[in-house]
Amino acid sequence: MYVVNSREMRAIDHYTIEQIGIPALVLMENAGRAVAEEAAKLAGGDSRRFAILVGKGNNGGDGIVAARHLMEFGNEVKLIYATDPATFEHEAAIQRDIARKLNIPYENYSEGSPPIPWRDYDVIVDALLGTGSRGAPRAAYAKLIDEANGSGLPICSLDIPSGLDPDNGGVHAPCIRASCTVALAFSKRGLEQQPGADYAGRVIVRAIGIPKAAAEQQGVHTFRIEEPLLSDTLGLRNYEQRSSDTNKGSFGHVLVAAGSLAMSGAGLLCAKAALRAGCGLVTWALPESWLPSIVGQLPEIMLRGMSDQGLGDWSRITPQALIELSEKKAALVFGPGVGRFTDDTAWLRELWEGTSCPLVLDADALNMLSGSSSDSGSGGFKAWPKRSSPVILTPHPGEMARLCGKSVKDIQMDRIATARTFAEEHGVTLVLKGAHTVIASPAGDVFINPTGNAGMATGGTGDVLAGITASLLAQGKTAIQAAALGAYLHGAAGDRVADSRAYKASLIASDIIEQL
Ligand SMILES: NC(=O)C1=CN([C@@H]2O[C@H](COP(=O)(O)OP(=O)(O)OC[C@H]3O[C@@H](n4cnc5c(N)ncnc54)[C@H](O)[C@@H]3O)[C@@H](O)[C@H]2O)[C@@H](O)CC1
Ligand SMILES: [K+]
Repeated sequence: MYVVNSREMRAIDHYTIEQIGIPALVLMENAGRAVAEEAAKLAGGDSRRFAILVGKGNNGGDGIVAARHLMEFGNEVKLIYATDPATFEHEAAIQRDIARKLNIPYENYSEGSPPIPWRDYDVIVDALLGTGSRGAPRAAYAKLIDEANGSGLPICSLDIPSGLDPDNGGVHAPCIRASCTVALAFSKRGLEQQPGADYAGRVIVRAIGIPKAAAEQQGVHTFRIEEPLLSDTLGLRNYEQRSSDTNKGSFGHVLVAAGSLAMSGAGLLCAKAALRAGCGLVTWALPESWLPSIVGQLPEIMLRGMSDQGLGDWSRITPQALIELSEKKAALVFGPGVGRFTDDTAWLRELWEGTSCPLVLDADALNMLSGSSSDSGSGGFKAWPKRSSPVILTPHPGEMARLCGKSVKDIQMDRIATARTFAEEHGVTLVLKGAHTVIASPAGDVFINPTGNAGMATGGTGDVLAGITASLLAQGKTAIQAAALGAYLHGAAGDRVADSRAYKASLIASDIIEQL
């Protein structure tokens, strides 16, 4: 499914109206009708009382249409205008006039108005501000939003919660806290990122007559992952099916280079997740001095001790040794639990240049890359030679902040733009983890993952994701397919775990592997 920003939505509206010839009033009618249907569902029955909060733009126009349909369904409605309706223009003015002729009750609300008697209503429809909203809600809009939030009534937001930044998921003060949001035609970036996603409640995307071709024509390249998208856009049709005429050699051999004495579990989780995600073989390369403690823990996995001079970490293991081991492997995941060591950035660069194996770099490997980025004299990571085989980086926001030399707050402010820019500039596939993981390809496509839950914010889940992603790469998926499908399957497994437990917070990383 397409996810658009406000500029793209404006262009799509314009194209649909001007080039395709579908009149704006037809789109508005469809939008209002769709919202009325969803708001009626939220109200759960007939003869409910709706307060429709109306702004002066097309969002408000849609709201007036919704009021008309809600009335026709047998409900009581009242329009509450946040701006003097005499100032309305274009389609919103037409809807205002229709509402008057139909004697739909209304009141003009202003900053000086007394509080609305909310006990006279069952549901609020928020049609104050949509994708044309700029900055924090002003004047009567702000006061009405505060009142609505304080009313305790369920709120159905039209297109976006008023007060949300449609482009990045940031929320202004105040912002409507909706029970549900009916996004028109396509989802909006602001609904797909935090904290906006929390303010939006349940997001329902409703068609209003704008053809998908209009988004395609405008070059929209941000998507929410869902099953049809996996098959149509990402080319992953029947990704679970296998031919029966196959053997373990058919599904790729993953090399996991991970773990150190203090963090052996990271390697264990990563290797096990790789195997559960379907690759044929997994070899786990680990510092040899603690290999004996692992023997027997994962019978299906091959272990390879790397000469560590008895230190138990990666500081004396040569990149050359790992490069040799990576020959004929279908994917190499490096980083989980390896820790940092002297000159590790140069160490990683040797691996980067020396192996032709597709790479998944996670955790400490990303911090090694950040070391290169801060080394401005060398041109940083951007100056590393481009690899002909794929690279997938899987940072959490803290690692991403170090990679970009920015604060976590800066990264979280616009995760979609950050991920896209980094992937394009560095020629890598990037998985920016966190709620609504953002996956970006070097070509500039961005996929947002809807699966997963807050219970997954626990140690080891990142190691599991790295293992799954490498496993999919090894099975012949492209980098963007492996990264997007990996995040989707990881989150879906986490959701199955959360559903099966009394408390989401009790979820641990190994549970996810068992649910794959
Ligand atoms: N073009 C069309 O026919 C369609 C329009 N649609 C609707 O139109 C909406 C976008 O409409 P508009 O572009 O008219 O914009 P909006 O309705 O979002 O609001 C813009 C108006 O609000 C005022 N405003 C902006 N920011 C404000 C703030 N912070 N505080 C107070 N007032 C503020 C501006 O003066 C402007 O007049 C979509 O969200 C959607 O609901 C959809 O129904 C699709 C079809
Ligand atoms: K709204």
